[in-house]
Parts: sequence; structure tokens; C-alpha cells
Amino acid sequence: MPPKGSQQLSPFKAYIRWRPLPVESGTTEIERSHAQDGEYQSVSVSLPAASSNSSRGTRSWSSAPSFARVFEPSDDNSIVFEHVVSQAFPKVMAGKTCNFFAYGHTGSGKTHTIVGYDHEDPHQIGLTLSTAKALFEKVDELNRSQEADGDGDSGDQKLAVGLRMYEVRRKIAFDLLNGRTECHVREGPDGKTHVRGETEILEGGKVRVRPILMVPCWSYAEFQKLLEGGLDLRATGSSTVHDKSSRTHAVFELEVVNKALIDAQDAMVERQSELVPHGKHATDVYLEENSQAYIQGPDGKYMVNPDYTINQARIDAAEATKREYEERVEAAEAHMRAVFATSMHPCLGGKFVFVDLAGSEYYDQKALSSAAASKQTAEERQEGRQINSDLFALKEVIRARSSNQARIPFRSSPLTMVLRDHFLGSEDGFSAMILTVSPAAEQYAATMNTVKYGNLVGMAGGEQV
Ligand SMILES: Nc1ncnc2c1ncn2[C@@H]1O[C@H](COP(=O)(O)OP(=O)(O)OP(=O)(O)O)[C@@H](O)[C@H]1O
Repeated sequence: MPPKGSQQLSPFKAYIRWRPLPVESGTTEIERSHAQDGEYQSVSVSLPAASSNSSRGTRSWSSAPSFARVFEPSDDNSIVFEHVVSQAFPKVMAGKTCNFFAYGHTGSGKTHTIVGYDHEDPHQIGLTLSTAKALFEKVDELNRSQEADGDGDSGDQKLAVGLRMYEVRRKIAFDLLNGRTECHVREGPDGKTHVRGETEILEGGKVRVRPILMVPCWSYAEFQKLLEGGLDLRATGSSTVHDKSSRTHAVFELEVVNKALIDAQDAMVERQSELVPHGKHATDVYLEENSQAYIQGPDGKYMVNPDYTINQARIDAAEATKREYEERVEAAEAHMRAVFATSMHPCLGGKFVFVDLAGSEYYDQKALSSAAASKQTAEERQEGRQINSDLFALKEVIRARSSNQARIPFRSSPLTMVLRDHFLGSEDGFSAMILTVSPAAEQYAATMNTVKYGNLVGMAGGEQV
């Protein structure tokens, strides 16, 4: 942890963002204040005595000094960008990964913060778009100076911003840049997370197993159009909590790429796809041979089948072919490393990851009003339990990483499995969580739950550990 007063960027910061009082709510507001303590702020919330909700739980609560900043309802998206995201640019331009999460109750302003609803007003565009805009300014400048220097081979080196966007719901990621194609979140034998679609058989019998698509954009206008097309495919609607409630976690990844890296990533997908049928064949041959080599005796126990000799040559041949294809994957990995090593730009592969988390009302069902809870279907309740465990797992991963624990519990939920590489890639990067809260008195229980969650992640990330 950086010492007090140090200018070094703390690896994880938590922020509170108060939204304006929603027009549909009453006029009674939560009483709130914050106090500076060194570089951090503590937050106090209490319910006015007159509020009809006074019977619901604790009436006042104060956090530790765990928040890097508290944003007021009058602070627009451009102010949040300036204070939260702009500090991460030097990291991303050095090739690191920086992650930003929005956590809060339904309607508290997560989507407003991450993507925004007005994509033209520079004060209102969400963090994903304002980041893309600033990132394009930087990569365009690098491209221009590269051209001015007359560097040969500049076609391959020209920088672009790649976008991946998908929603995670249970163990499935829906690819928003590929017509909501379903990709399954699984752990590979190498311990890495694989998020891949179904196996496709292409013309000529070629096999392809596609991961989440990354689409390179060469201008901000192109990026905005692509993002808006993907947003149209976001699942919204059926929740009984809020008519636009998002019951999925939406992930937006912005990666600095060039043609050489795009080609290397495509080649990698091809090599991994080719390996899939050969890996499966080797396993099938091994199982076939072994299932014939043993038989069940009258006592139910297995014994060697005297009438069958394992065809070891067949097993070895299948294994050798599989190994050949594994070596091709290793060669593609080596090529990818060479692309980074020979890049003229240290920012290649640098990433911003924005996550619009599912509504935190699922994290604590007590925060759900009894009317909303009683309207939930059995499927919604089951989904709620999954979201609850995702949000719990996320907090545990942040805490484990911040306290440098040897074992980080990435495997405890599909969300943390999907984010595993981003957390690992942010080793020298930066991550932040914006806790969005409503000042409406009737949202007191939800607001307090959000602030408490933020207090835990903020304490883990700050110097208070
Ligand atoms: N800070 C803010 N300033 C102005 N308007 C806001 C702010 N926060 C939220 N809103 C408005 O409140 C409404 C609900 O916000 P939003 O959709 O971002 O909530 P959410 O937390 O993403 O909810 P859900 O989990 O249901 O998707 C939107 O119309 C949004 O524009």
C-alpha cells in the first residue's frame, strides 16, 4: 500500500455517487454527510425521524474513511470521468489493464454512469464513451507522429481501439457484438477461463470455436455506432423491481490494438479451434480402449479382460496428433508475445474494462421492498441468488487481491471467472468501484447496503487494510 500522502496510485479505490432525487419518489431525503480523513472520506447516513421507513433496520450508520471521493447529485458524468478514469490513462498507455465497476440498487444510476443515456452531450456521455473519446485522441496522435516519422510497415502498426461487449447471466456470456450469441464460461485444464460459443462446423468441415468477438474501430464515430448497436441488444425489461432493471452484468472492454495484434489474436482462435476436435479424439480413443480392456466380474468388481489387449499404438497416435496441434497453439502464443515485444507502442494491449453490475437489491433480499419481493417468480428468485453470489464473490476477490493473499477465489462465481484475466492483467494497473446511491428516504435500506458493501471494498483497496 502506498504511504499516506504518496502520489502513487492506490490499486483499488471506491467512490460514492449520489444520484438526484428521483421525480417519482417522495421528497424526504436521507440525511447524509462526509468527512475528509487524509486522502480518504468517510460517509454518514441517517434516516430522518419523520420518515415512515424508520422501522426498517438501523437508523444511522457511518463508514470508515474508505472512499476516495463522494460525488454529489450535481456532479455530472464528465466530473466522474475526470476524477475516476482519467488518472488511469498513464497505466493503460503503458499496456496495463484498469477495471471500473458500477455497483448499486436498481435505478441508482449504474447504467447512467457506465454508458449514459445521452450519447451526444459531452457532460452526460457515460464513462465508456468518454474514455473511448479520450483514448482515440491519444492513439490518433501516436498514429500521426508515426506517419510523420515515415516509419515503414505503419499499416501493421497503426493503432485502433477494439471493443468487446457482453452480458453475463449465470454461466453464460451473451455476445452483444455478435447478435447475443451464447458463450459458455468454463475453466480449461490449464486453469484459465474460456468463454466460448458452441463448436461451429464451417464449409469444408473446418471447426471453429469462437470466443467473445473483439471488433476493431478506427475512429470514435465508428466506435460509438458499434456500441449503440450492441446496447440495443441488452436484456432489459421483465424485472418486477424496476422496468429497466438489468439483471445481468454488462461488460465493456476497450483494448488498444493494431493489425499485427488483431491477426495474431485471430490466428490464436484458429489454432485453438483446430485443437478442439483432436483433443476430444485423443480422450475418446483412450476411453474406448480402456473400457474394452476391463470387464465387470460376477462380484461387480472390475478386472482385466483376458480377451482384449489395449491398442497402445492407437492411443499414442491420437496423443501425438493432439500434441502436434498443441504445439501449433504454443507457436501462436509465441507469435503473440513477439507482436508485443516488437511493437513500437507500449500501449498495445492496454485495456479499460467497465462493468455495469446487476442490481445490488439481489445482494440483500432484505433491501427489496416486500411488494417487489412477493412479485418475484421462482426463476427470478433463483437468478437473484446467483447475482447475490456473484456480487459476494467479487467483493471477496477484491479483498483477497488487496491483501495479497496467495489464493484468489476467482472460481467461486462465473462473474469472477470471466474477470479473472482482467484482475490478473491489472497487477500493476488500477481498479475502481463507483457505488451509486439514491438519496430518497424510501431507498434507505438499499442505500445503506450499497455504502456498506463499498466500505468493505474501499477498506480492502485503501491503506486501511
Ligand atoms: N447521477 C444521475 N444524474 C441524472 N440522472 C440519473 C443519475 N443517475 C440515474 N439517473 C437517471 O435515473 C434513471 C435510472 O438510472 P439507471 O438506469 O442508470 O439505473 P441503474 O442503476 O442502471 O438501474 P438498473 O439496475 O435497473 O439497470 C435513468 O433515467 C437515469 O438517467
